[in-house]
Amino acid sequence: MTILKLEPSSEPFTYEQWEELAKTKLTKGAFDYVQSGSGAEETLIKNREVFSQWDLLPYVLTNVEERDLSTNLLNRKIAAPFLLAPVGFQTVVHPDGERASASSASKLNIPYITSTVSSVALEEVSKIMQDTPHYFQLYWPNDDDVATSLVKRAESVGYDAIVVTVDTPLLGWREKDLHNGYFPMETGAGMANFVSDPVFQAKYNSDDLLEDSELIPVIRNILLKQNLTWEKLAWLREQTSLPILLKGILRADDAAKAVQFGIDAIIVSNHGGRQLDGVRSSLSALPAIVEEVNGEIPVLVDGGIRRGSDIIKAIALGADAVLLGRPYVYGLANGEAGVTDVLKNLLSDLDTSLAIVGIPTIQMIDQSIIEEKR
Ligand SMILES: Cc1cc2nc3c(=O)[nH]c(=O)nc-3n(C[C@H](O)[C@H](O)[C@H](O)COP(=O)(O)O)c2cc1C
Ligand SMILES: O=C(O)C(=O)c1ccccc1
Repeated sequence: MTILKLEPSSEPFTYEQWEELAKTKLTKGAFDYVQSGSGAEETLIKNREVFSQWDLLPYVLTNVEERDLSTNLLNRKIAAPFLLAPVGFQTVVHPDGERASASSASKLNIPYITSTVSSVALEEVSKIMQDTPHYFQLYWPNDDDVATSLVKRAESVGYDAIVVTVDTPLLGWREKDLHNGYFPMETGAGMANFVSDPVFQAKYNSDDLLEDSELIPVIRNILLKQNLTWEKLAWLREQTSLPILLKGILRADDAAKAVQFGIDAIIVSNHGGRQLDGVRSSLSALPAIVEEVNGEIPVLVDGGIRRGSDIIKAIALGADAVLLGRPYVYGLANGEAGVTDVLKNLLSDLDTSLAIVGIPTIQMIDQSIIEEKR
């Protein structure tokens, strides 16, 4: 695949320009919901600042004529070491929502993670992804029957893994959303996986009398009142043969526990600074977790990844791959073409960065190319 884009690129081009575009296209409520973090946004800011605390140390005069951005994750080959993070409610950004994001990802062989609160039902997203790896992100609802049903549906249509988000027993204290009175659930954009769920319908809407809008409070009541514990996770482990990833780990001892519980991969994450403000930036949490896990399972990281050199830094610090959240969501403001622009530019940027750091393949990146800033 030729990914180098040599012609001058049309605008928006940079992350910052895409963010500006999204700001002009979305309502204030929707834009703030996507952009903001929780509390005073200290963690949101740290997620970015931490990247400049590390310096890259390129090798010169190595042969980088042939480069390879591809990598393996959970026994599947992927185009580059990044995945699209689970982001709910995407029709608030563009009417095509997840259809556009998944379609773009699948054409580029980039894995996609469908959110529990996606605007498009998980089966439809899976069909769009075809043979490209796709995972289902589970917010464990406070109803085990519904949770099990979601997992079984994902399994039966060919999802490759379940991503259990563990940093969200409740939604974070998001001051901009509270100020704006913007609650994405209330838009109705996050209920596709519930209204299409036979177990949910049988339990909560058995006479089929409730309108979608009347189901919103019902869904709200079972979602994010998480009664998920390590014990329950052990039970989930028994319910599915799919690989399970835990998303939202920041502590090395929790990472060790995940390995003990038979978890297949870890995503080091603070939910893009949207959950507890003041927690550690994800990149600075990474090295201790990588050391603890000691190669037993893959370690992924997300939060603040914006450019090719960010990806190289994360991999040099021991990540197997990274997730992108806001970058592709801002691209989605221009529909599928926007997502594709964002992803292709990132592929080109990563390819360029790899050449200049003097390492021809993702597999060959190691910690020798990174040092703490002096
Ligand atoms: C608008 C928005 C919605 C999100 N929805 C979910 C979700 O449904 N499930 C989840 O596990 N994480 C969710 N996240 C967190 C992302 O998966 C990811 O951890 C985060 O965006 C990464 O940080 P970044 O935006 O700086 O790349 C959401 C993030 C954003 C910005
Ligand atoms: O916005 C989020 O980060 C998110 O994950 C979410 C999940 C459920 C309801 C509202 C927001």
